[in-house]
Amino acid sequence: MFLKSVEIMGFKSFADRTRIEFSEGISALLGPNGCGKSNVVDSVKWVLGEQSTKNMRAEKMEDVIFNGTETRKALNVAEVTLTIANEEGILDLDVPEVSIKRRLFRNGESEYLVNNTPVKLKELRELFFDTGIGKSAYSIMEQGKIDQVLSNKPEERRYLFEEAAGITKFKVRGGEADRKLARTEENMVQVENILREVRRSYDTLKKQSEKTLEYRECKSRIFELEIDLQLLRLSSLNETRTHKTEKLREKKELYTRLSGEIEGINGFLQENQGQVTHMESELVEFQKKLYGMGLEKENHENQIRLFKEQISEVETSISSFKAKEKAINDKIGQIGANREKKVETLKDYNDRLEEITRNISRLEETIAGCDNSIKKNEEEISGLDNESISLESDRDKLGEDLRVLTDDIVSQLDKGLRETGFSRSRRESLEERVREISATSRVQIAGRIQIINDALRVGGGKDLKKMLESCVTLLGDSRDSFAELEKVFKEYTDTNPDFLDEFLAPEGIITRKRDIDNRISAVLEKVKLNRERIKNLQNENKALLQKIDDYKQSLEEQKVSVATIKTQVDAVNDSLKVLEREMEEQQAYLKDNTEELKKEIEKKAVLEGKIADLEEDGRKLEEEKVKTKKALEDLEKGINDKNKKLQGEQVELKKKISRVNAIQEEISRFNIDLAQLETEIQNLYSNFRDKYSRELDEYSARSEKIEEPVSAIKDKLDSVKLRLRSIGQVNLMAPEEFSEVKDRYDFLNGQLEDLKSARDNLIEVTREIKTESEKLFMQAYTAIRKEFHEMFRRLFGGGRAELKLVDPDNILESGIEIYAQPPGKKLENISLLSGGEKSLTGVGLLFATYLIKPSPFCILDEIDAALDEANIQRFVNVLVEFGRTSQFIVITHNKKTVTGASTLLGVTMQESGVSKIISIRLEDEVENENS
Ligand SMILES: Nc1ncnc2c1ncn2[C@@H]1O[C@H](COP(=O)(O)OP(=O)(O)OP(=O)(O)O)[C@@H](O)[C@H]1O
Repeated sequence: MFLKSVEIMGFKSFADRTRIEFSEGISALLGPNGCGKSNVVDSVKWVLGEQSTKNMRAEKMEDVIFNGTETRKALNVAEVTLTIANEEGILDLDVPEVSIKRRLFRNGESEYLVNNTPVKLKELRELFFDTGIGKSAYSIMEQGKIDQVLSNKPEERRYLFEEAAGITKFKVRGGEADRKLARTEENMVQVENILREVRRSYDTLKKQSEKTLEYRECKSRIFELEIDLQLLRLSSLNETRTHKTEKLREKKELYTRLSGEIEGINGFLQENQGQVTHMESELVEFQKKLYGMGLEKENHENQIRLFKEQISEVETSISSFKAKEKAINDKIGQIGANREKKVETLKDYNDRLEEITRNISRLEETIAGCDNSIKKNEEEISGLDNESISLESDRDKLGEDLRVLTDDIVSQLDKGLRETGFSRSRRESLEERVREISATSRVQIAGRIQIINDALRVGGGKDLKKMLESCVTLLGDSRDSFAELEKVFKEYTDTNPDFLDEFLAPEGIITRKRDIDNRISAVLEKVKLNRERIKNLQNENKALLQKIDDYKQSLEEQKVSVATIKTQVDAVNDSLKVLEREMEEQQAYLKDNTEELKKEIEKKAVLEGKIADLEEDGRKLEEEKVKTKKALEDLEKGINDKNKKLQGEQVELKKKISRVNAIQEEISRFNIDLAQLETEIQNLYSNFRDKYSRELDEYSARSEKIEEPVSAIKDKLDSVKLRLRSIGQVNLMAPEEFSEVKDRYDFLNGQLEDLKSARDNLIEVTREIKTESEKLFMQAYTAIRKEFHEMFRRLFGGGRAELKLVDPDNILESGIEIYAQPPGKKLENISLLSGGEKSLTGVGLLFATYLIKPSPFCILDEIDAALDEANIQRFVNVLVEFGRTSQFIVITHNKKTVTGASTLLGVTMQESGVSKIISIRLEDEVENENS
């Protein structure tokens, strides 16, 4: 199966989304006229890219969109989706199922989608090339189209054979290649025309350009040689300038040095002349000074004498003040000793006061401590009293519990003894019996012990044997006594009632009584202890009260002592104040005296200082006098030396001045020369700039490369100028114009070459396509021709059919003529056949084509309409045979054809103007028919 389903929505009469599922073999699409069967075929053609409105039975493409009914509004979009199984890979897509969708909106917008990816129409068509499917292939045969196959011109039938030959794609490609070739040749002609024109300018400009280039070379050479000349001139000027500048610098240096020396000598002369003058005035000053010193020395000696007399007076006054000072100090010493004694006494009193105060606070603390102890004891007594009262109450309660428990024990004992049949008398008699037997046995055993002792003492013989025998007998009796004792004791113990065990058990009533007894004893013991403790505490308090009384008495005594001592302290303090005042008075006297004494001492020191100063001054004066005399002599000698030196320097100065003047003249000459050189260099630069609009310095690097002398360069310059003149007039822009024309010329040449090679390629491709197409076409044609003859005979039940190429020399363009000879008739051109014969012949050609190249699916729209019963049967037979290998969707009104189908699909218009699909079971249809 190839065609799986078609989903239609808004397309022609299919207003609602309608899905038609196709099955393998032959499916028949049934329904009354005008219900929309052919619309299904249209939808398949449309989705496969049909562009012809005529083929779509519409005026314009929008007519395929559902345009409404009386009850329904028109829609704005038509959409058809075709689902194709591609497991065998017939379509060149690596997916098992391909869905193709076409959508058209009323505004003209439309789109194609292959597996939901938008594609161009061209891509969609290429997908179906040579598959037998496609808008013009033979997979869809509509009403009347089968007849057309025969009634068309022989050339128009070719498509059937081309599709079967699989050359549709070659044809399309060949067409494309032809178009390209034509375009390429057209382009070549255009390029050649342009190239011819360009060539003319190219040749002219080439010559001009060569001449201009020679002219430019001469110009450039002249320029270079002129630069070299200028550079050589500049270099020579620069050298001279450097040389003169160096010379000028040297002269200037010499000038500066000599000027400095002259200045030095002048300075020296000036300075020394001044010094001599200064020294002479100094000499006069020294003489004056020596005279002054003599007068000063006399004055000093007079002053020293006067000061010494004053010192003697001051010394007398100092002795008097010292004696007074001693007397005052003695008095102060007495007062001080007295005061110390009083202070000592005061300290004793204070020590005693402190001690008594400490005693008082200690006594007070002790009394307070006793009070606290008494309070604590009273609190404890009260606590013990309370506890004893509570214990008494506990004891009463426990006594009551004991009474109740004792009554309980008595009644339980009575009850137990009664219930166990305990008899006191029997128990007492058995007890008596035990005592008796044990007493008897004791006596018997004591007797036997006596007998055995006797036998041991007496020793051997018959008696011993007798005695031992008697002992054995007696011991046998004792054994019997013990047996009886055992029996009686058991009876005695059996008289003990069992319930007593329960009584005596740890959790029994007796244990509880014992527990209460113990608790009562403990309470009584505690009450006794409390009482003893209370008594002790009361005694202790009594003793403490007695102590407090004693302490309070001592406290009173101590306080009296304090008052007494304080009175004594006051008295001592008063005496101290009196002493203090006296002391202050004496110290004031002493201070005044000390100050007076100090003044006199200072006075003496001042006088002594003055004398010392005067003596020091006199000594210095003497020293200076000696120095001044010496300096006076040195000065006189210095003045003489200097005067001699000054005369020598003045001669040297004159010589240097005449030399400096000569150098000054030389410097002026150099400066004039350099200024001239500078002007010449500047002129060189500015002339160069004016002439070439460039700076000469830009070419300074060339100077290093110039190797020839100026004369050789000038010769060369002359010869180049001569050559330039010989070139004559030139087009200065020729090389640039030529370069542009050359670029264009080269480009066009390249283009022409490319076009030529493209043309050659295209011719080759076209030739290959043609050869391959011819080969494939002939193979298919020959095969179909053979099959067509056979198929014709089957469908017509005999006869003969023939295909013929109209132009065998032009296979790819040639029309195909069909000749048919139904049984019993003459072989004649098909135009002479009846309608039914034409249809059947067309069907024959179609099936023959299927045999050579089966279409994956095939839709036949009422191609059986014109066939009679007998032909229908043969047609159905062939169809059924083909239906085994290919998928057929047949639209028919013929019941015979319907019986050949394996699946039936009904198209109805339950709602007027709106098509709907229903499945019809074949049996129902057959039954309906029978009825
Ligand atoms: N754009 C459209 N909108 C609504 N209905 C349309 C549109 N185009 C065509 N139709 C309707 O579709 C019907 C024609 O359907 P179609 O040709 O498929 O019929 P059919 O079943 O093939 O009939 P027959 O058996 O006569 O060939 C017409 O009734 C026409 O009005």
